[in-house]
Amino acid sequence: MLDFDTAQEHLAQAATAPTRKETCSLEEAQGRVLATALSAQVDLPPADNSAMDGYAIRLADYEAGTTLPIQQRCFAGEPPEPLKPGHTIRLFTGSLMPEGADTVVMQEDTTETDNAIVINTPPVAGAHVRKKGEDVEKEQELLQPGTVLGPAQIGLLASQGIHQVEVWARLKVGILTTGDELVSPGQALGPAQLYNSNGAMLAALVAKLGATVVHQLHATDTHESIESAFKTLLQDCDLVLTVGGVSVGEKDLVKPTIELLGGKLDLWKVAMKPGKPVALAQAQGTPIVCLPGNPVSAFVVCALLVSPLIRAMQGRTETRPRVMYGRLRSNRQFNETREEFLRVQTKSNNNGELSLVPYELQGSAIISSLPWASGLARIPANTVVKDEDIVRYYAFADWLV
Ligand SMILES: Nc1nc2c(c(=O)[nH]1)N[C@H]1C(S)=C(S)[C@@H](COP(=O)(O)OP(=O)(O)OC[C@H]3O[C@@H](n4cnc5c(N)ncnc54)[C@H](O)[C@@H]3O)O[C@H]1N2
Ligand code: MOO
Repeated sequence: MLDFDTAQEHLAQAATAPTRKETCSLEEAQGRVLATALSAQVDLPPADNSAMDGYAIRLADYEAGTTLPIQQRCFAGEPPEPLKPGHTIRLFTGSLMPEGADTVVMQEDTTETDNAIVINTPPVAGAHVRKKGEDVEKEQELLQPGTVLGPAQIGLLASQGIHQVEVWARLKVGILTTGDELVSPGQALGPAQLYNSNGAMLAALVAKLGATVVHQLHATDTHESIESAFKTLLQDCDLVLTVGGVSVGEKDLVKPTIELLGGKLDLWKVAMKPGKPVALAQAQGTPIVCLPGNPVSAFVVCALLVSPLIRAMQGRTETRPRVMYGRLRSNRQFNETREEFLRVQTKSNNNGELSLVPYELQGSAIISSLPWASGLARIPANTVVKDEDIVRYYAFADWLV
């Protein structure tokens, strides 16, 4: 059996780099992956300006108790006059610094009467002046290709006057569910039938990762049905995810059908619980990942093993999100041959440490554990792990974006 880290690496290695670029406006850029490097077009701020509502002075003009006549009231967006010796110019936050002025005095530190001020607190040289280019210098590198654009990056680009960006086209993902026992949500449930939850769940996971679900197909457990679905998926998608029918049962026909289509298949048993059977195949130049059918197994494998592959295929630089640590709270003692990924909720204890509290039922079909959990606690294999031990924690908030 492969260990989890090796399986994660194998899947990430199957990624093909994106090739299709497109231009999008900043309004459409949220969550998109930058395809080309961007550098600064202007200095930020573009000119020295005031950080406070106050008065611009030449520090050399200051003497305790001196009255400085107000030469001009200069609002943000207006050009200031050069500062005359022995004068002050009234400024507001964002007003440009007048030529000759070097310091801003906050209005709270002054008394204004008859269009003149007295400064009540000795000013500090250069105080409250925002210098040209102190934030961003023209031509400096702004963002690297592979950056995911979020509100912070979009704000930075807008501050540079950039209104459209070159991004990688959205990754096209196809989903294939299999199984004679499954019916679509919204239809009547017959005897011995089960609702197809994996289809909708995987489609939502793929969308959350910023890719497009081009097809969500279902095949019955026959070669013909599976083959016909694969033909559509391989034609239209960059990546295909199948779920179920990948184990050792007589109707587990996904793998033989991929081989029938000329695909090359690599099946592993991964030493993780949930999520043992996982296959990676290549057919007609397209990677296919076959996920185990149990809903929790499919979710966990998609979150931890498939998401780095998807991120790499999207052209993202960061493909493996952070792993945190927390203190396990459990009555159960662990010492398994497979690593276990427990659905847990986190609680902060008094030291600011995370406590990881597992859901009571941890079976791989216990779908109610998924909306309850905030992430997964990783329990190492062949190690005694017990209450209060520190273990790794994968937050869904980090791994499902
Ligand atoms: N003899 C063995 N049996 C099994 C093994 C094994 O090693 N030897 N592995 C077990 C493990 S672990 C898992 S996980 C499952 C994986 O089996 P498959 O990937 O072939 O999945 P299926 O048999 O098709 O389905 C498993 C389970 O999940 C339900 N399912 C499948 N698809 C969906 C769906 N779209 N929506 C909702 N539920 C779904 C299905 O009805 C089954 O209950 O194999 C074990 N067996
Ligand atoms: O993938 Mo299976 O979940 O270990 O039941």
